Amino acid sequence: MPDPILDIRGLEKTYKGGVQALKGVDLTIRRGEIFALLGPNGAGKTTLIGATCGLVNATGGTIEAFGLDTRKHWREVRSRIGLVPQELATDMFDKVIRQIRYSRGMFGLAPDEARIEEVLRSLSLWDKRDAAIRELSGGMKRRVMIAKALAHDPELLFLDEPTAGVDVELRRDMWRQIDALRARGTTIILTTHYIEEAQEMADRVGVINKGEILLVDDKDAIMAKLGSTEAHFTLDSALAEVPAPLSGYAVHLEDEGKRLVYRGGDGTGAGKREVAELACLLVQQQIAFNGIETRESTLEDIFVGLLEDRQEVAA
Ligand SMILES: Nc1ncnc2c1ncn2[C@@H]1O[C@H](COP(=O)(O)OP(=O)(O)OP(=O)(O)O)[C@@H](O)[C@H]1O
Repeated sequence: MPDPILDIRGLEKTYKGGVQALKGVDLTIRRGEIFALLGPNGAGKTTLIGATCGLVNATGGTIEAFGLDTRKHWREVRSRIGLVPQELATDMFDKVIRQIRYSRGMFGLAPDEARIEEVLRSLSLWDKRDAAIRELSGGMKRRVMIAKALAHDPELLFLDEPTAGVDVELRRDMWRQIDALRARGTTIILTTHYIEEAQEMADRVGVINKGEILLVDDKDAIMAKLGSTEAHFTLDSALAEVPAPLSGYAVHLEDEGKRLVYRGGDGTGAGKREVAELACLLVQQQIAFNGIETRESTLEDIFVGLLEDRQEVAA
């Protein structure tokens, strides 16, 4: 991969109690992309972020950020990374603007009121700049955390569950902010439980489970490879079996023969085409139907399917 911004090789973390949170993770992040890391609770997402940001001591493997070994050059690496942690960690009694100034200063950067104003305005926080953080709503507090992480103009931004507990409107608003950051050239790694968020935002998606990366690919490629179409034809009269001309398709009967169900395709449109062909064949065979419901699989279906496959393999 040309010029990766982050290159993780064989990363391992075993916590003191013996929990193996990361089991040899390899992951390369491209400069300028939005990468969504998906995984169930306890999969190792926060540990992976912590190891990259120098908050967790890895027990094996290497991490290079900006071409630098993160252990040897931790100070420089950290100054070029922004982290929005899952938990709200800030002085709740302080004013918004003071905390943003403070975050910038922490990385040794000179004060820059114009930049701070820009960050606050971009997150619609300018009007709240003199409010005490504890007085803000949960969603606004989260924006303050993002503003803090942006105050030193990081090249690489980690967002750990950025929209957890945020209402739908604010979530969409945040997605726009994240998009604007990408437009500025910031590389973004986000972890999320909202798969819709990954589907909406990400260029590439990685799935992690029990400390292992199961899949990394372009979001569109994942949808194309693992996506599928499902169609339900509601028949006027029950069929005893699938008629021979339809047997070459991925169809079966449900509901005592009253519903013909198709499940197939690959997310590239092949499924929709086959559903259209099936409709024609049913008409040709004079099999009357009074409804077709079709549904394209979402990233969520694919994700749940992947984890289920793993459980079956492990069982
Ligand atoms: N400080 C710690 N000491 C011991 N075990 C830990 C510690 N932090 C995390 N773990 C364990 O490591 C595993 C991975 O946790 P991690 O927080 O990285 O997962 P996650 O994918 O971020 O989960 P979530 O989505 O719930 O935040 C879990 O089994 C967790 O209990």
